[in-house]
Amino acid sequence: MSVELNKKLNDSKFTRWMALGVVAFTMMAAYFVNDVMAPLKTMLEGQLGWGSTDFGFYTGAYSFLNVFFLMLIWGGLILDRFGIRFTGKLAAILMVFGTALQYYGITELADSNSVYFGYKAGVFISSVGYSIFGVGAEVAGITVTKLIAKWFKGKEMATAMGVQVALARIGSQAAYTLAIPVAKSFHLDTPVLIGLVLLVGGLIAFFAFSVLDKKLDKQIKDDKTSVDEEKFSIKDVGAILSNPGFWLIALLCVLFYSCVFPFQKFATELMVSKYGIDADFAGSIVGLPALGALILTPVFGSLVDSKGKADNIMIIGAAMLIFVHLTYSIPSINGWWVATVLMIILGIAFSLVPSAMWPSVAKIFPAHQLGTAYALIFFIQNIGLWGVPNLIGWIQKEFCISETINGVNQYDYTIPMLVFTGFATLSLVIGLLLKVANKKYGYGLEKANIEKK
Ligand SMILES: C[C@H](NC(=O)[C@@H](N)CCCCN)C(=O)O
Repeated sequence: MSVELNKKLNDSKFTRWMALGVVAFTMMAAYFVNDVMAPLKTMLEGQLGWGSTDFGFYTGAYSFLNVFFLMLIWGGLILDRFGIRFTGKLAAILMVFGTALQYYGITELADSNSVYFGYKAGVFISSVGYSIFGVGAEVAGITVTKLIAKWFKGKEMATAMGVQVALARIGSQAAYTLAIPVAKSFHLDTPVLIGLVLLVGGLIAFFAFSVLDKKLDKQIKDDKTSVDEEKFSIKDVGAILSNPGFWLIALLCVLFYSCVFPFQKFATELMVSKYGIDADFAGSIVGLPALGALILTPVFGSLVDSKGKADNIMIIGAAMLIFVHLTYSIPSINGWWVATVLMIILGIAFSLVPSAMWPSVAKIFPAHQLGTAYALIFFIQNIGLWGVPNLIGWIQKEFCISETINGVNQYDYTIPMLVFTGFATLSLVIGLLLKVANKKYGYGLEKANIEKK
C-alpha cells in the first residue's frame, strides 16, 4: 500500500518515456538547425560568395560564445542553481532568437556590401545568430542530460540517454538529407526557415514538459522516503576539476567529437568532389551516421545498462574512427561505395561512444554536480567544435584548392582528413587511459546501470 502511495510520475514507465519524448522533440529541432547549413556549403559559396574561411568562421561560431564568454559554464551553474525548467526554457528561447537572426543574415543581408571585422555583413550576422543559437543548444543539451539522470535514476538511464540522442539525430539526418533539395526547389534560406518553425514547436514542447517536471518535484518533496539531494555549491567546481575522470572524459569528448561534427560539416563537399556523388544525394550519405545512430545508440545504451563495459565500448568506437578517417584521406581510394561504407562505420562509432560516455559521467559525479560536470565537458568539447572548423577552413584555403570552376573553388581533402585521423588517434589514447583510471579510482564504468531488484 505504502509503495503505491509513494509512486511518483517517473515510476510509471509510460510517463517517464512520454516526458522524454516531449523534450526529445526540442532537441530534434535543435539538431536540425545545427546541421542544416552544412550541406549548403557549395551553394553558399556560389550564391552568396561565402568562401571556405567564411564557412569555417560561421561553423565555428556555434561554439564562440560558449568558449570565449564561458556561456556553457554559466549555463551549467544556472542549471544546478535554478533547475531544469528555468534553464531549459531560457535555452529554448535563445535558440529561437539566434536562428531568427541567422535567417535575417542570409536573407536581408545576403546582398549587403558592408564588412564587419573582415567578414561580409551576411556572414557576420548569421554567425552571431548561430553563436546565440549555439549557447541555447548546448545549454539545452546539458539540461536534457541532467533531466534524464533525474527522471531515469536507477532505471533505464543509458537507454534513455541513447534514445534522446538517437531522436536528436533524426533532426541531423533530416537536415543533411533535405537541405540541398529544399534549397534548390524553393530558396537557399528555406531550410533555415523550416528550422525556425521547428524550434518554436520545440519551445512549446519544453513548456509542456515543465508542467510534468513541476509535478514530479512536488511528489519528490512530499515523499518522506526520498533522500534530500545535496545542493550545489561553487566548491563543487573544484571537486569536479580535481577528478582525473573528468579530464579524461572531457578530452575523449573533445577529440572524438572534433572528428565527427566538424567533419560532417565539410563532408557533403567531400562526397561530391572526391567521390563524385551527386550533390542532391551527398547530404543523405553524410546523414547516414545520424540514421544509424537512431537505431544503434539505444541498442548500445541498453547494452551499457544491462551489461556495462562502457570503458571498452568507448575504446572500440575511437579505434573505428581512426580507420574511417585514414581511409578517407587516401587519394586513390575514391569509389562512392567506399565513402558510403565508411560513413556507416562512422555511424557505428558515433553510436558506440556517446551511448557509453554520457551515462559514464553520471557514474563519476553525484547528481548535484551533474549539470556543472556536463557543462564543463561540453565547454571543453566546444573548444574543438569552434577551433576545428576554423582550422580546416584555413587549411583548405591555404593548401587544398585544386581548381576553380565558375568562381567556385574545388578542394582536395587529403590534408584535412589526415588532421581528423590525428584527432581520432589521440581519442583512442585517452580512451585507453580512461580504462586505466577506471581501474585505479573505481568509477565503475565497466558495471551495468540498471539496479537489480
Ligand atoms: C549528446 C551529444 N551532444 C553534444 O555533444 C553537444 N555538445 C553538441 C551537439 C552538436 C550537434 N550537432 C551528442 O550529440 O552526442
